[in-house]
Amino acid sequence: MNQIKIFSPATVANVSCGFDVLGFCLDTVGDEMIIRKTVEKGIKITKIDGFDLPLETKKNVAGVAALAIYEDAKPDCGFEIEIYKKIKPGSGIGSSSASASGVVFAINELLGKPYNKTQLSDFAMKGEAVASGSEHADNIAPGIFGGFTLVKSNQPLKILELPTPSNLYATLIHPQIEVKTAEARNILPKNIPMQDAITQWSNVGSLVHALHTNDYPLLGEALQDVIVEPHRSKLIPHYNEVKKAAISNGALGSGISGSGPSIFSLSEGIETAKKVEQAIQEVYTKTGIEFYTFTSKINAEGIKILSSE
Ligand SMILES: Nc1ncnc2c1ncn2[C@@H]1O[C@H](COP(=O)(O)OP(=O)(O)O)[C@@H](O)[C@H]1O
Ligand SMILES: N[C@@H](CCOP(=O)(O)O)C(=O)O
Repeated sequence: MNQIKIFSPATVANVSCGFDVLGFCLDTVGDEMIIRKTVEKGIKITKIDGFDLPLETKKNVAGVAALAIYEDAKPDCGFEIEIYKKIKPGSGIGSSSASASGVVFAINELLGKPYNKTQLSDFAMKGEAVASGSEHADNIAPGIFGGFTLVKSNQPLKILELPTPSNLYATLIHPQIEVKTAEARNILPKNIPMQDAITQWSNVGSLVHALHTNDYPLLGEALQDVIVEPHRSKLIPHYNEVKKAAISNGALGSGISGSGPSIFSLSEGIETAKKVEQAIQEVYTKTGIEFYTFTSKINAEGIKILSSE
């Protein structure tokens, strides 16, 4: 195989209570990438379509992640990368992570799959760190493994695959403002009160249990965030109104997607998810702020191969 084209999906990190550890994979939105072997050694980004991002290898998360796997594998060839970017950078649905995960997945395929998914996540994290200023795998893991994932530890990297309830749908609204992950991390407190920590870890445990037992009401109860949301929600216009509209129209719960400004809601069944989408659109239409919404099933597969030659 000399060339591969892949779909690298958008992802929702944190899932309310699981800052830096929980995430899930979306299906309807994602970037496409073409990666091909070259005789000339090294990593080159030859095209970025859609958004104005650096072509320079060491400034682009895709380039840095590609270098991480390339320097470890030491293959007898180089790689060039084309990125067809559909996920707006700074949207909170893992734009940078999709590039980092996609490229390492593709290079691994072109090399004959020498690495497992955890090793690929480790390489991709090196790229993600360029965008957010810190290594976190909560977007990377759901992209590479698919479904819901929990990052048990960063060093050594250990990722747990959680079950994906088949009738669970995510509705996203992306207000057209940019929140840089690095900045949204800087506004967070360094210490948290013990009572908040207790509430948060009880919710993480409940959420994991709910996924294992298909307990939708418990999943809804667990979608609470008493640590990060109070700080970051201030960066998102009409955040509380969106949440209220989603929940009063049947959503199990809502929260900030990644570092925002996107807001996610989870619903049981596509009909409810579509009703939630409409209610959220009504809230935002009145604000005059540009936005887009979409509803997606949870993508249990993760990154997909579109073609290869
Ligand atoms: N291939 C890439 N895709 C997306 N963002 C990139 C890429 N390479 C570098 N970046 C930088 O990463 C930042 C966006 O990342 P981040 O703030 O984490 O947004 P997101 O939440 O959408 O991942 C921007 O400053 C962007 O210039
Ligand atoms: N855990 C990170 C996740 C950032 O996600 P992104 O989609 O906004 O890049 C954080 O919350 O900082």
